[in-house]
Amino acid sequence: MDSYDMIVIGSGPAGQKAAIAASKLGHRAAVVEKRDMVGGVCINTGTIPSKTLREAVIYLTGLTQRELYGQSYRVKQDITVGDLSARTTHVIGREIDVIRNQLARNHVDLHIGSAQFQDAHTIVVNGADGHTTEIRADKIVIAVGTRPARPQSVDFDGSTIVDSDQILSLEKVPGSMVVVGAGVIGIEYASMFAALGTKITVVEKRPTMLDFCDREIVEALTYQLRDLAVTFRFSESVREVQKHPAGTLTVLESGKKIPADTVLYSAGRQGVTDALNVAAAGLSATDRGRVEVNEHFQTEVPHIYAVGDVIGFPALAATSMEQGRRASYHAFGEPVETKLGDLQPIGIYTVPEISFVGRTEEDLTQANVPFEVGVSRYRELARGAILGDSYGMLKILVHAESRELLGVHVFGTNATELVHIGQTLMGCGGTVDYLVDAVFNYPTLAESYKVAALDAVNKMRAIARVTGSTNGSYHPLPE
Ligand SMILES: Cc1cc2nc3c(=O)[nH]c(=O)nc-3n(C[C@H](O)[C@H](O)[C@H](O)COP(=O)(O)OP(=O)(O)OC[C@H]3O[C@@H](n4cnc5c(N)ncnc54)[C@H](O)[C@@H]3O)c2cc1C
Ligand SMILES: NC(=O)c1ccc[n+]([C@@H]2O[C@H](COP(=O)([O-])OP(=O)(O)OC[C@H]3O[C@@H](n4cnc5c(N)ncnc54)[C@H](O)[C@@H]3O)[C@@H](O)[C@H]2O)c1
Repeated sequence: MDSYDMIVIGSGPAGQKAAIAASKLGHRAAVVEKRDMVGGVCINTGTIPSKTLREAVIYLTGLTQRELYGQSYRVKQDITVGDLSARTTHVIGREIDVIRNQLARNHVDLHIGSAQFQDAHTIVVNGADGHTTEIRADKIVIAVGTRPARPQSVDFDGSTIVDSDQILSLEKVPGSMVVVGAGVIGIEYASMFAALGTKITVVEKRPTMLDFCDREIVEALTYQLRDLAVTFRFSESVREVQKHPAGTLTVLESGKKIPADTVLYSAGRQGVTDALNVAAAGLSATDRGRVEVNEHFQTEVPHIYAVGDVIGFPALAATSMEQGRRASYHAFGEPVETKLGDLQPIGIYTVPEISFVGRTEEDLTQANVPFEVGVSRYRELARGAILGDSYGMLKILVHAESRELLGVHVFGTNATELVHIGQTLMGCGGTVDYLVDAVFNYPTLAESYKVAALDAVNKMRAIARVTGSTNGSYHPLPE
């Protein structure tokens, strides 16, 4: 039986980084992964295919160029699934190759098959050919991720009623689609297909969507999506999805009936712990398949760690990678200087995209933290005009007394990249005054930070003038 210092179950972002960290620390590591799933959900069915599809949609529809070249501008008239999937297949293949190469050059053994606990130190790998192997390790990391939740009552057929895995293999771009669930997955795909010209209806049981985001930005997104003919049915639940020869019919609890070519069911995900036999290791999983961990990502059995989507929120590739690295460092006694704190950015790849870091206006108000808002609109930036993005905006939230940056919220072109400027400043405890004094390249979207900072400082100065206080004035950073 092969023996390792660490076995990692799952080769998604969390598992990869755990295994490579172990190897870099001088330990012998192995990864177990099912056939055709190297790279995890992230590479095969989740982040990478969806983001590549988005890029293909934006390019081929010419959507982002229409302010400049007119509403009828298209790069290609009849966009086929083939046009879209060519790019996705290419990127997935390339990314899998990168991951295999990284594991190999770090001497991480890759065992292909489905892992199952035999006991708290032994894993059985069930190969697709029926062959089984046993391997053991001092430390084990569970990084098995999630799969789409599929209610029994919905008859998924992979062609007209699909989940977020199956949507990638649709045979044609549907003329109409019902999206059930306005979570991140539902709303990203709704915006992509709306951009392709599919008539979208989003059904969401809550009264709003993307509750964790800035309200003003969600309103801006809602406006843009309505402009692409998306209909929202909030506070509505799906009673049943019927399949007929001429298409699908989604029946809501309120009695409404929505006909569509396709239904995308994207109402949450389930941890993939059912086949793992965690009980044999002295562990248990929740009814949503999640495993509970402490702040070091240790499960109730201390030498077994769990990281990534299988431990729940925030369930992002970015955080999963960092959890994997931290779990390995803890397992092998390597110190980590910082806590995995509040400064984790969120990026939502809708069309247009959203990104933020730090706190929202709503939660600062609830916590009675005094703050000022600074806004910059892309339509007033030279780069915004060059790009043809007139709706984009960047908003900073500044502490009214300490002048520290508390939150950054961006909507529009490059939002998911721009957010990191604010994240870095916040991580270093920077104030709005740094942004006021900084010189940014021109013409850039980064300049929006300076414009927003000046806006915030002008408002703070106006308050200071009225009250006669000094806090509206410049506070230099300590030397
Ligand atoms: C449509 C979609 C879009 C997304 N977009 C983004 C995005 O833009 N940005 C972002 O940060 N995140 C995004 N995410 C989330 C991101 O994909 C996940 O957070 C990330 O993949 C989680 O990584 P992980 O390592 O925990 O697990 P996964 O990537 O889910 O990988 C787990 C792996 O474990 C394997 N496995 C499971 N059970 C076993 C077993 N018994 N034996 C062996 N192997 C096993 C699975 O086959 C799988 O390959 C998206 C997700 C989806 C579904
Ligand atoms: N850009 C990104 O970072 C990104 C992109 C996609 C996915 N993800 C990750 O994947 C995770 C899962 O996303 P998700 O969108 O599947 O799940 P989710 O749980 O975030 O959203 C599901 C939504 O469906 C609604 N819903 C559930 N049942 C319903 C019903 N019967 N009728 C109508 N509405 C119903 C829920 O109220 C909820 O708003 C996210 O939490 C996120 O972390 C991240």
